Amino acid sequence: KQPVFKQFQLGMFEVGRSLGKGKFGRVYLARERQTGFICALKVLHKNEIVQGRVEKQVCREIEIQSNLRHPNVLRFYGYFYDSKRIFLILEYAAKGELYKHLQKARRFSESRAAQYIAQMTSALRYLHSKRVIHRDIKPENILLGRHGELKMADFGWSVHAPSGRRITKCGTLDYLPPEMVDPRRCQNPYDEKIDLWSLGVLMYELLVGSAPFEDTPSMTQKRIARGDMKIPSFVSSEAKDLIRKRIPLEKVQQHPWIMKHCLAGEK
Ligand SMILES: Clc1cnc2c(Nc3ccc(N4CCOCC4)cc3)nc(-c3cccnc3)cn12
Repeated sequence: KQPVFKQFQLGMFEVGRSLGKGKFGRVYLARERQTGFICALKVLHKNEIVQGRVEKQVCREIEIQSNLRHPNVLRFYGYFYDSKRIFLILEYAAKGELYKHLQKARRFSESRAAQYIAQMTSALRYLHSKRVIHRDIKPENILLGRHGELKMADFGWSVHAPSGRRITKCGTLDYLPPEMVDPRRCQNPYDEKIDLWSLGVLMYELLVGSAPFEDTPSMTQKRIARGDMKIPSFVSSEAKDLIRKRIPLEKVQQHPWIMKHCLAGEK
């Protein structure tokens, strides 16, 4: 039966520790008093949103998020606001940020990377089926659930880590495809192919530990436009094949490299 719709408000939650700092505020662990339900509370400061002139984006992102239901997309439960802040009630991702795990591991095994790419592909197929694109696929925007499952967590504004190299990568060019760094080839920048390109960059970064075109901003632009990427020899030939090609998402899940590592063998 449908739960009775209720107005959310701050008093309904016990707010716990800070999980991290966002661009427009912080994310806290929270528990809903009545049910004991654990969630994450993202607090956005209105004045910063107005100054950043992103109020339309915030509304659009809330609108989009409210309709998404997928195991690999961080769930959005609702929102409320007071005079100064907007609060987003989000699913708590118990294993935190993917890139923290990547930093610790330096790089992931092909099997672990393949699981993440398969889950990412599943999430992207779902989002594209809802005409939702350009989810800004970067390790910073990916969280891990209690069982280590991947959760796409970015909806338009990324959360900044408190420390580490990622600060320099905010607004990074690393993940942009050729058509976006090379104005001569400007085609409709916001279509699904963007996500395919970023998926390849993400796959490279999970396997190698750094982004393929990481360089000075101007060099990165040139290298992306030229597709000048070196893949280290420790990367298997099947993985190399998948990184280099921008194949449709449904083909990704049938790729030998994914099939080999993902026992489930996504349909
Ligand atoms: Cl939205 C949202 C839902 N869940 C989270 C989350 N979860 C989470 C879990 C566990 C740990 N820890 C696990 C033990 O070692 C210490 C870190 C951190 C974050 N973090 C962020 C976040 C945001 C910004 C910076 N950094 C983390 C946003 N989140």
